[in-house]
Amino acid sequence: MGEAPAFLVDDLQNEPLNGFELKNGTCKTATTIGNKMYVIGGADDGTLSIEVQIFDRSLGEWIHPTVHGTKPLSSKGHSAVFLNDRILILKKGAKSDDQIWFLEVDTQYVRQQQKQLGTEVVAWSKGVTGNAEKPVVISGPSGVGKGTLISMLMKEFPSMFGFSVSHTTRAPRGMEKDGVHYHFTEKSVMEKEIKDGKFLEFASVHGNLYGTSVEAVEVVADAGKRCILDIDVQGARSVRSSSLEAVFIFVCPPSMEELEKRLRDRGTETEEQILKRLRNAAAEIEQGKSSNIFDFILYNDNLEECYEKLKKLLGLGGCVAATPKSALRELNLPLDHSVSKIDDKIIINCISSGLEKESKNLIMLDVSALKGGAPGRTRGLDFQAIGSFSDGLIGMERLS
Ligand SMILES: Nc1nc2c(ncn2[C@@H]2O[C@H](COP(=O)(O)OP(=O)(O)O)[C@@H](O)[C@H]2O)c(=O)[nH]1
Ligand SMILES: Nc1ncnc2c1ncn2[C@@H]1O[C@H](COP(=O)(O)OP(=O)(O)O)[C@@H](O)[C@H]1O
Repeated sequence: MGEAPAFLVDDLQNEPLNGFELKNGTCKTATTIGNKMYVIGGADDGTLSIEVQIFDRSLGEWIHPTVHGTKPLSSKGHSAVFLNDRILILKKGAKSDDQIWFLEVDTQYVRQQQKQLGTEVVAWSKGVTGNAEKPVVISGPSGVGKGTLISMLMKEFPSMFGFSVSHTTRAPRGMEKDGVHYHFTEKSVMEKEIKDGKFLEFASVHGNLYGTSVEAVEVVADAGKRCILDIDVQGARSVRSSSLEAVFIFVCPPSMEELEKRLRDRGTETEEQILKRLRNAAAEIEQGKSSNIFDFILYNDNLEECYEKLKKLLGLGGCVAATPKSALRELNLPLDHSVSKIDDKIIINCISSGLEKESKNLIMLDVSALKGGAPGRTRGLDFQAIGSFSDGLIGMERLS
């Protein structure tokens, strides 16, 4: 709870309409949902940083919520549209990959977090166009061949898949690069970041801390790629119970003898580490096979055969175009635009003034098939140009 920013009181007493900019020159919008008014926009310090405050109208009090997720970069203005459990934010004059955001106010993730923290929570999630496929979680005991299979997939389909680079407190192996294979980090730093809510999941594995940051998954989604996570069974369980929808695959060795041989032949671990990994392998295989976490179990006996099966279950069997199903599309919303909503369709009226005449473009944003969301990106946005008016309707053009 906190004090009301004084200059807003007048604006609030006038009951601004949902999504309307408050007339104080600071690019704020107010959206009322039940008893709560979400005031979103330019901070009072003139930086135009996008902040969120909630005015509880029944109590007449301001609430400063816990804000999860990476917030949008500062903006010259935005439109706000309420959609059931989240507020759609369309940033004015922003770059094409930074225009559409969602402030989740009552999604499953937000409700979970509110229960856990006992505070008011809202969460930012950036919108990405198209329908990038669900992330893929791959688990299995050390030495089974997860890394080898993932490398093969990334090499054959470089523009389709992106690897979620985990954080770990273990030391790098000879060929491993910081930021590529892992973000190698100090335990105290990682523990602080976990406390700050920066991780989607984390676990202690073979005596070290490993974790997937929200950012690691967001970076891949922002590139329009399908995210691959190489994480242990505990991590897979955490992701399974989170709101991140994914396909879960467990990789099994043909035998414990073969697993030991692969681990020893790899030559990256000390004898003590090998024995620890083998001891943990039996329990991991047991959990992988018996729990309800995994959708598919793959036996990695013959590598080529296993890789073919992996491709098949990811829908990559036969002839596949090596392009992402969802590429980022160009869409530039000018500073001057207005927004209206008809069911699940958002109509954006863009006005641009040329040298001689003013032209208007109508763009339809379909939000009927949103997927994902915080923590991570919101997928499934679909754009369509539905008309251009300079001297009459010119035509229809599909952008996605
Ligand atoms: N929970 C979790 N496990 C991870 C993460 N990154 C890697 N792991 C798992 O940690 C274990 C050890 O990984 P690593 O040290 O690279 O050894 P390797 O499996 O023998 O190659 C493997 O089971 C990985 O799947 C992560 O971000 N979260
Ligand atoms: N099907 C297979 N047959 C034989 N060796 C394999 C097979 N799959 C992987 N390997 C080898 O086993 C070792 C461990 O594989 P790796 O991908 O590092 O496992 P993980 O990432 O699961 O720890 C590597 O040396 C790799 O070349």
